[in-house]
Amino acid sequence: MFKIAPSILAADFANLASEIKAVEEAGADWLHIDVMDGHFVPNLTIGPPVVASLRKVTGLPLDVHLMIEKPDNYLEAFAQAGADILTVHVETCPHLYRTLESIHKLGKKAGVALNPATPLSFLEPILEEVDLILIMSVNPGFGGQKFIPQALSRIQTVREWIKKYNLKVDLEVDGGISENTLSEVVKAGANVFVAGSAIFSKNDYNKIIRQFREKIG
Ligand SMILES: O=C(CO)[C@H](O)[C@H](O)COP(=O)(O)O
Ligand SMILES: [Fe+2]
Repeated sequence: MFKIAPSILAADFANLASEIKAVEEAGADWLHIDVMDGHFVPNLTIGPPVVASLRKVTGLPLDVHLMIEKPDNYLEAFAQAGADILTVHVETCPHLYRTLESIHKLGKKAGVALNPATPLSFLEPILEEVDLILIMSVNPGFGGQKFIPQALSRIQTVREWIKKYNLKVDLEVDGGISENTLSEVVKAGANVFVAGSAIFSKNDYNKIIRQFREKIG
């Protein structure tokens, strides 16, 4: 049930294949891929061709976090590239039901992400339609930012909804997750932990992923 998802945003982009092999061998469960467009967030990263290349070098589920405006225009390209989970931001989706339906029609798992200041009530109408809820614990756009502690009560609330309505939904947290903040987000009820700088800044990926597992308990 618990998944560790290294974010390749903090990996060495000149050696992505070997970086991914290394975290895979160290026990990563998913690979988190941050797609940024320079509009929704003030940064640019990668697109479908890179995802297609990564698909060839790993069997890990590819967890694609779309921090882009008009995500509907790109769902098919990311699905064809080999993404397994496509997560859109509610802030970018005026027709969220339609977007989630499109993702499911492409045969992919559908995730919904919320920025730290977006009301959780946006989730209520679509709780039955999602496979994953992503609570951002930093403002999206960059790796290496400080964990926003207000995310904890938001995770708790969503975990309560998941229990109350008996939903089969992964609850993911992303931003500032490290060996120091992990215990708190586990306690709050998250079950998928994205970590970029906390993993890729270390020399020994086995050791840090083992430390994560110990904290998860
Ligand atoms: O979506 C993201 C940023 O928008 C990244 O997944 C996140 O920043 C991971 O990096 P770190 O663990 O270093 O905070
Ligand atoms: Fe992310």
